[in-house]
Amino acid sequence: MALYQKEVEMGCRAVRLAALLCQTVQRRLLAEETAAKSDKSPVTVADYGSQALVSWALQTALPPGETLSLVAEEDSEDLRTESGAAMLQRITQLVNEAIKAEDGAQPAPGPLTPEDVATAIDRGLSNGGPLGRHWVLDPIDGTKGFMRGEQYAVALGLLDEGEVVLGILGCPNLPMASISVPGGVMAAATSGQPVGCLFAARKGCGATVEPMDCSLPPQKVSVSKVSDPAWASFCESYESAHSLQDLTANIARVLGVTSPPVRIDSQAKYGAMARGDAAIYLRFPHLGYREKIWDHCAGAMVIQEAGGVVVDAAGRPLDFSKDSAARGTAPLRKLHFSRGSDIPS
Ligand SMILES: Nc1ncnc2c1ncn2[C@@H]1O[C@H](COP(=O)(O)O)[C@@H](OP(=O)(O)O)[C@H]1O
Ligand SMILES: [Mg+2]
Repeated sequence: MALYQKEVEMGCRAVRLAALLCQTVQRRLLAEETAAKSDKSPVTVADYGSQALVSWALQTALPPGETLSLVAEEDSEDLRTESGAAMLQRITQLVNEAIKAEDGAQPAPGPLTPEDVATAIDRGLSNGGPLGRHWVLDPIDGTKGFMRGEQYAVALGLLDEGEVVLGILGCPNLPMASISVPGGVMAAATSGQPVGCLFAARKGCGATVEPMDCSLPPQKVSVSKVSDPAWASFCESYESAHSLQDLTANIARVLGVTSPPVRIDSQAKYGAMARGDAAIYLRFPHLGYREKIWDHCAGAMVIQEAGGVVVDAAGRPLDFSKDSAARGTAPLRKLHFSRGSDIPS
């Protein structure tokens, strides 16, 4: 079997399962009264549930005795408190529903218990680092987009000896049709093509996209061929708090970019760019913000394998290999790029 082929299959299945849970929660969230939408708990439930499912699916696909190393955003500490118990029950129910919806069967030897779910979430506590294999997960990237009913991504990468070798992006609300059309996402979503994309990239093997609902086979993607910035469009974060939009507007002006920015949430931007919907992605966080590896690992791999380049503001490649403990940064869960590859503010 080709290198990392099994891992791509494991990862795609895990991401699809997690996306199923996220879609269920988002549908219910959007059906609720506006007053309830300021409540962040649905996205919290979906975040935990997504992480539990990815962790469970990856661990069960490994040979017996092999332990998963997962670097992920969440941990179960709050869920193990008295006040978190009801939420853990809810997450457990959603996790079991998603597993059952996948193939109509409950996992053997039976539905997962709250303890199983909390344990699965805590497999995400790995420190990563330059040695061995580590999966890297953002269970819901773009939580603000998720809350608005817009773009978000389940983003899963795999590091092997410090190098990113796989990137998988589940983008349940991204249309298969290009969003670089008048009317953007809305127009693309009503074009008749499916909505929901799964991007997968394997080191040295290119990147593909397929509908989340498996209604079409995977097809190769490649980044925009535009070389004259005057014809390029650029994308950036929807949230102005996440990137200096005045600065990006100036850069675009200097480059001669004439079209308005494509603003969408999450690593769905990387997916859209990988198939050429936009040629440039500019991201300059405000002073003091430090990027986390799970916010770029999968997306950067998808871009790289689609023929693009992802660098920090100084033009250096991103380094996903630093062990958070080794760097001595506190708190432990705040895992960053190495200093040398930080995206400067
Ligand atoms: N002040 C800030 N500056 C830059 N990025 C931020 C930020 N606050 C949150 N983010 C990151 O931006 C991600 C969303 O990306 P985007 O801006 O492209 O939609 C968030 O992912 P989560 O939603 O997983 O927390 C979070 O990691
Ligand atoms: Mg994120």
